[in-house]
Formats: sequence, C-alpha cells, structure tokens
Amino acid sequence: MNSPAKLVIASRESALAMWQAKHIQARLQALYPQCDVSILGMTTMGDQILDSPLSRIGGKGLFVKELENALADGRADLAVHSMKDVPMHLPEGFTLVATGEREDPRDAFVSNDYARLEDLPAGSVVGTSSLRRQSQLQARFPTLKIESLRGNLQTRLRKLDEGQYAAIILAAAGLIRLELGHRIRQFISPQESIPAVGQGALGIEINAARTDLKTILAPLNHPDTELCVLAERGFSRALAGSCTVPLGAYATKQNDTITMQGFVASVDGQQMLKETVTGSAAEAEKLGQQLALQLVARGADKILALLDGIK
Ligand SMILES: NCc1[nH]cc(CCC(=O)O)c1CC(=O)O
Repeated sequence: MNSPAKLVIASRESALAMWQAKHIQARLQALYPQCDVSILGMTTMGDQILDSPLSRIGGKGLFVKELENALADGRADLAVHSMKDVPMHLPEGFTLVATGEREDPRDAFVSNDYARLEDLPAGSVVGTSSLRRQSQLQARFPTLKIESLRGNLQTRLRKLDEGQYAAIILAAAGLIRLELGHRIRQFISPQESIPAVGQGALGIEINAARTDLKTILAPLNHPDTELCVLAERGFSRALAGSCTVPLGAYATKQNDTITMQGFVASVDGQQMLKETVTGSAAEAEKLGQQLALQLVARGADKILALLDGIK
C-alpha cells in the first residue's frame, strides 16, 4: 500500500468524538508513518441545539451533516462517527468504508446515591432523552419518572452531580473511552436494556467519489463488528427506525453465526415486543430484516403506527 501524503479526519468537537478521532488518527499514523494525519474539529447542529430531545428536532442526521459537508468539499478525507449516530440512509454521495471494533455495547446506570437501578425509590427522577432507554426502563419500573437529558457526556454528568436526577443512563462505551468508567455503578445487561443499533462501534465515512481511500482505510475495519452492525442496521432500516422510535437491536457473532435480539415498544413501555433470530453471518442484513418481520408479525407495525400518530 502506497502511503497517502496527507489525511484529514473530520470530527465533532465533543470530548468523546475527539477521543474517537484521535484513536483513528493513531491507527492511521501507525499504518502510514509517512502520512500527515490531522483532525478537523467541527461543531454540528446536534451539538448546538441542546434544549429539545433529538427525536423532536430531526434526529441523527444533525450530528453528521456538517462533517459530510467537509467531505463533500474536500476539507476532510474521512469522518469518524459513533455508529449509533449515523442515520440508516446516508445522503447520496457518501459511504461507510469501515466499522471500528466495538467497545462495551451495554447501557450503564450512573448515580451518586444508588448502586443499582433496583434500589431507586418509586418516583425517582431518571435522566435520559433516549426513547429506547425510556421505554425499557418504564417497562421494568413503571413508577420511575423519566426526564430529558441532553448534551455531551460531561454535561450530562454535571447535571447529575448538580442533583437534577437520582440517576442517569449512559452508554458504557463513551464513559469507558473517556476514562470515566468509575462513574458506572451498574452495567445493565443487553437483555434488560437492548442497546441502540450500532452502540459502541465506530463508523468511518467518506465521499463515495474518493475510491482511492477504500483500500487505504480498509485496515480500520473490524469484520465481526461490521457484520453485527450490518444486521442491526438491517433491522432498524426495515422498521424505518430512527431515534424517534423506541427500538433497539443487539447482535453477536460466534464462528459464522449471528444471534440478534431486537425490540419495539411504546414510549411508556406498556407495549413491548421482543424477538431473537439466529442465522448465517453471510446474510447479516437479511437477518436484521427477518427480525423486523417477526416483530411486525406480532404487531410491531401497530405500535409504530401509534407512534407516528404522536409525532
Ligand atoms: N447519542 C450520543 C452518543 N453517541 C454515542 C454515544 C456513546 C458511545 C457509543 O455508543 O459509541 C453517545 C452517548 C450515550 O448514548 O451515552
């Protein structure tokens, strides 16, 4: 492989995004010691609008649009995203070239006063703006009060520490990457809080016209993670998923077999449909669609139609 002379990574400016960009920068630098690998930090709409839930202001695209503009006009060669924040359909002209190895995929319970979710007294206020986390929490603990919590990881932890919430739920991956793993009081199992599609995995996006970059960036891909995320995104895509719908899916791969759990729920968790599929990793995306169909067969489409009515 000929070393490229220069690579520019577009990244959001939050501490987690910068950690991820620097991680990819270090990997590229190790692969191509002669290459000048730099990071272009950018603020996105998703970072600026902090007072309304993402589900109301337009969803995941808000976090990637500015980075895509930089890819389109050549200011950057690649963008590093949390896969969780990447929309199910990329705009024309962009493509994902690599999926980075997954960090811990679980949701984490963070609190200053309580060691476990089960210890929260009835009526306790829990902070999360994720409909996926809200529905799964409410299904198990209907008396908890869920309140909106936006902002980057540091902001969310600060709001917890200021006493606005008895506890908050965050992705373990972000906390671990930022060396804040000690804030985690309890890891919530992927069965009890099915993670977001792509949670914990990194995605590398490029301008689709830049075919020269595909082989250069191929070593960043972690094939097992890629297949699991492909299956999860197949599920979400089949259900027209975004963060406006309480759904989640989590796939694991053993040998050539993928096992995946997925759910769709009403926001209050009163209606909750879960299914599991197992199948060949070679047909990862189809497996995701199959999981979606199994849920639709049990009435997931009615739950989704109901949610459509609310929006
Ligand atoms: N929606 C924001 C976001 N995007 C990715 C992560 C965490 C890291 C990851 O899942 O890769 C987070 C924070 C959170 O959900 O707590």
